[in-house]
Amino acid sequence: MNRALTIAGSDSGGGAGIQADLKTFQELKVFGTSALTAVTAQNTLGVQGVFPMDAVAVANQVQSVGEDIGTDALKTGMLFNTEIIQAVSEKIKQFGWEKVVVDPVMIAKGGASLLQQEAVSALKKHLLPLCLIITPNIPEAEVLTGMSIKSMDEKKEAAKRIHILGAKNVVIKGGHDEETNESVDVLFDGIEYSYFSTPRIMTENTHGTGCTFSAAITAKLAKGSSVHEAVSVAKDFIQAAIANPLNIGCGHGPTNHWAYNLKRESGVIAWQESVLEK
Ligand SMILES: Nc1ncnc2c1ncn2[C@@H]1O[C@H](COP(=O)(O)OP(=O)(O)O)[C@@H](O)[C@H]1O
Ligand SMILES: Cc1ncc(COP(=O)(O)OP(=O)(O)O)c(N)n1
Repeated sequence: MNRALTIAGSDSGGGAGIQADLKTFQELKVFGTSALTAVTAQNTLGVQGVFPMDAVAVANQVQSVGEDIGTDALKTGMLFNTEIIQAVSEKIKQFGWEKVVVDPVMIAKGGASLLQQEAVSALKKHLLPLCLIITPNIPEAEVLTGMSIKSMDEKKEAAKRIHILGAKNVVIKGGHDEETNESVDVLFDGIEYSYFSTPRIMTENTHGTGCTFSAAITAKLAKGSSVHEAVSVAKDFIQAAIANPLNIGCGHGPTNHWAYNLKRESGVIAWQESVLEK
């Protein structure tokens, strides 16, 4: 059985964080394990409280998983502070894990901070060089590079700069490009750019899209997929999850983690245009 580990925060509302990750792992048929970095009191209306774990508690959880169950791939989500980033980076090095997906979670949709500002430099210094794939949204890519991203050329330049920081593959997600009809994710592997494009869905129910997308990449890597294939499946997974909302809560509702498999069973799955460019 392939295994995937998520090192992330808890979302009491069940749409993002560790809950979204484990649901995605389950749907993509990998055995999910977890190390909790923080508890958030959160629902579809926003984040009402953030309670970080002690870095030692995070390290202990990763140790418990690593020394017994092991993992074929892992993702990080909300890491909150420098101490937790350092502890997680040390554990990744200790176990020699290479299939590492970093979702550099910074700010929740409602504006709550899920990463302390002073921890950005630790993320860049300690975690980026260890990751196989990093998946920033546009505001996160702007913070990591210090540049503004308004056009596709700027997205490509930002991906290049993040690659230089040490991430082997960079996916800059298109969810925040709200004026475009397509949501285009750009993958840069150090040599080539690939574009994963799907029709933009007009909906309020996008809570946890980034978590779900990076968890789907992690699950596919755990099962032996290439980086390109993992991103492609994750894009289909999130498109199905956004297109079939559950209407839960009064604000930004969660996505539907069952939808990808339901669509596959009924034979309807490909919306995606994928283009490769040198
Ligand atoms: N309205 C939308 N329609 C289609 N795809 C979307 C939409 N919003 C986000 N996505 C997709 O969801 C994934 C997460 O993107 P994004 O929302 O930018 O991340 P985050 O949740 O980290 O802000 C990406 O694959 C992106 O293309
Ligand atoms: C506990 C926790 N982790 C991560 C997030 C951010 O999730 P994301 O997928 O970026 O979705 P939105 O916050 O943009 O809805 C979170 N909210 N909580």
